[in-house]
Amino acid sequence: MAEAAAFAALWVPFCRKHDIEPRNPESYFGLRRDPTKNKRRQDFVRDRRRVKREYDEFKVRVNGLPDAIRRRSDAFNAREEMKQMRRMKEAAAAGDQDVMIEVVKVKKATWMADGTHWPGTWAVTALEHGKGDHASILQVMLKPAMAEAMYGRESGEQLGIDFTEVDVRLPMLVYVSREKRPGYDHNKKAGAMNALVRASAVMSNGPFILNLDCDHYIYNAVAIREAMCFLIDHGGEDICFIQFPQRFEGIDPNDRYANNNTVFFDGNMRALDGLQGPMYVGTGCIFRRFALYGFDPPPAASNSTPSHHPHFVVAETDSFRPQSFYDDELNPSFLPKRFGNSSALVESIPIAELQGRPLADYQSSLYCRPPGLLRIPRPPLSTSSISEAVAVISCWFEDKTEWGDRVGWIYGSVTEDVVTGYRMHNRGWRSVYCITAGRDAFRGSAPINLTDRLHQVLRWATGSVEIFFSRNNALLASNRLYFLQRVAYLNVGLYPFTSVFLLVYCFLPALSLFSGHFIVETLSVSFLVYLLVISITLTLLAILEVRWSGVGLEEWWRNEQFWLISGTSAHLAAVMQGMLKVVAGIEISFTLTAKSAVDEEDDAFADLYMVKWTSLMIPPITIMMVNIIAIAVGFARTIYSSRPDWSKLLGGGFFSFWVLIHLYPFAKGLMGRRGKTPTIVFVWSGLIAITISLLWVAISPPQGSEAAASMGGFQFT
Ligand SMILES: O=c1ccn([C@@H]2O[C@H](COP(=O)(O)OP(=O)(O)O[C@H]3O[C@H](CO)[C@@H](O)[C@H](O)[C@H]3O)[C@@H](O)[C@H]2O)c(=O)[nH]1
Ligand SMILES: [Mn+2]
Repeated sequence: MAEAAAFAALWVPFCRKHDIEPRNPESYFGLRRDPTKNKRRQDFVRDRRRVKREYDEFKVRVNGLPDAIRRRSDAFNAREEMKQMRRMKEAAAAGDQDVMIEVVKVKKATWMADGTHWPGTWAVTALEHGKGDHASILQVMLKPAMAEAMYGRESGEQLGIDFTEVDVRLPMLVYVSREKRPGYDHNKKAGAMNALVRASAVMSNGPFILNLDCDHYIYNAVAIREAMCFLIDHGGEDICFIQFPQRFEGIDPNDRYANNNTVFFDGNMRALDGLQGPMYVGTGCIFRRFALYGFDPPPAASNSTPSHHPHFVVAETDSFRPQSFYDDELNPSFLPKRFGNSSALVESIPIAELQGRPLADYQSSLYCRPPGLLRIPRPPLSTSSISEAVAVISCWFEDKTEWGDRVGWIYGSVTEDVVTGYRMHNRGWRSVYCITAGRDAFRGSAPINLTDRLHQVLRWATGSVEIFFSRNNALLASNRLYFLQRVAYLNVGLYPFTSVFLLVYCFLPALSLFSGHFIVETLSVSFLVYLLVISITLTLLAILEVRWSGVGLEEWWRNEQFWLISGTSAHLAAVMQGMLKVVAGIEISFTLTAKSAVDEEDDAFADLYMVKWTSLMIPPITIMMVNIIAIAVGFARTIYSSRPDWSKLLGGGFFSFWVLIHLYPFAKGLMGRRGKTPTIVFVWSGLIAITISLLWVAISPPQGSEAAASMGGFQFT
């Protein structure tokens, strides 16, 4: 972190000077296109070369850190040991028995450059210095900047870069690691977010908060400004967050397992934008801090005339702080009970409320922020606010408060994001979906391996089942949740259950081939009409998704395929897991989504071809096998039959084939790298299929379709 903060002093002014995008040096320097495109300043090439060189050196230094830290720690530890020895010798000389008897072993610590012990996890695990057992750590890596622009002649001087006209200020940067103790439930990401919200409330109290996963980065430097336009605009006071679509890098060009999730991000989420707003999907989201605190939204500006809301009458004398809708709720004597025992935190809340309001303009003077309020210079960071921030990230701070329950990120779900957003919508807040033109706002990485992908979907689906069986079920929502939004949230909790029906659909065609009966006894008019209506509805939905949301046809098809793959594996498992939790109280663990290792030189997508066994694969494999065998059986029967009924074979075969082509990416995933495993898999499955079909023919020789019909155990009428 210290290295990164130091490099930022060069990198950030460079980006400002030359309008660099993206502002992640690794992806910027990795761009394949011509870096000089649209660059007109004469010194660009020289600056870029110098910054690139610094960046490479920075990377090498970071690579060397584990070694450097170990060497430093060894040296410090050895010195400590020496000191100890000397003390022992002295004690022995003085004849002090107690010290002699005490077998002194110096505890191996990890040392920081300034000669102090690193408070977190030590290289050699020790008491109070292990994973899940250490004190709060809070390090101000970059101090808050001054209020006025600072032009940096000196900053670039030793590198020969001219920053005379560039604002070289950097934002405050703080490293936070909350206290962890065995025996405490730390509530994973939600708990981490809440600690961050409190620490930042005490240290900077920015009225808006950007939340990014550790595997995402900013790809468009002006995206945040776009979000601000919604949040501080007149009429935007009841917006709780601005969600950006999740976009991914390092996914195979075919997007075999629909990792891009385009139908969700460009279809569903955009559609929700027309209702009460998109769901919160955990990353790439800018919150209004005050909305995170569990308050109701202010009444919409359009109907907040003074006559309707007596709260809004602005007292002439109170010109700085307009009367608040929240005056009752923000009574300092109630707040500690909800937010915990920190006066600094409690005092920051009304300020966040005021600063988060829309800017005053000529239309709305009632619920607004006075002009210039955010430009008032902040007091410099004091030691007392730092120690207060350390206090609010201790692991007992949330005891007997409403953090995680009503305030902040909500606990108790593996999809804390959906629940957190739902709670806000349920209070009547709106959200906005912001698709930035031209450049994606943020980018991240996704699992490209079949197994990891299935586990990811399993976690999401499990979260959904949990939501369905919890008080966050949309059926129990308040009447502030719009009707259609409620339907959408209901769908979020319900979709894993469709896997049960999907499973039936996948076996039906095979059943019909085995039994020699088509799904219906005869192709009646009513059956065909049903089929037609369903097909047309599905086609219309597909057209809507493809045409309106601009999802490519191939991407759309990948989504369809993966819907069936995940439906028959992960969703099914999630339903069972969820039931287990509800019925037997067995907990579900959060497995972190594995990230693909992009920098493997020989093959960028090596991870894609890795086959890692998981029991989630059993149902789709079974479906595939059964359908292949069924086609073989049906075919054999028809050939050997005295009166072959080809239309039945065609009917059953078509639906079987339909199931199989959905599972094609799954089959490919099982085979690993092309050319290695597939032959053996093909041989075996072929052999098994032929054996079983011959067996079938031998056991029940076809006696013509009429006889077979009377024998069949299944009647679909
Ligand atoms: O114990 C934990 C686990 C996760 N994280 C964070 O949570 C993020 C999401 O985890 P990841 O393994 O990347 O899961 P994904 O499936 O990629 O994440 C999606 O789904 C999660 C909910 O299941 C959301 O929290 C994420 O924001 C959303 O991007 C990580 O980046 C971490 O920043 C923690 O802080 N603590
Ligand atoms: Mn992720």
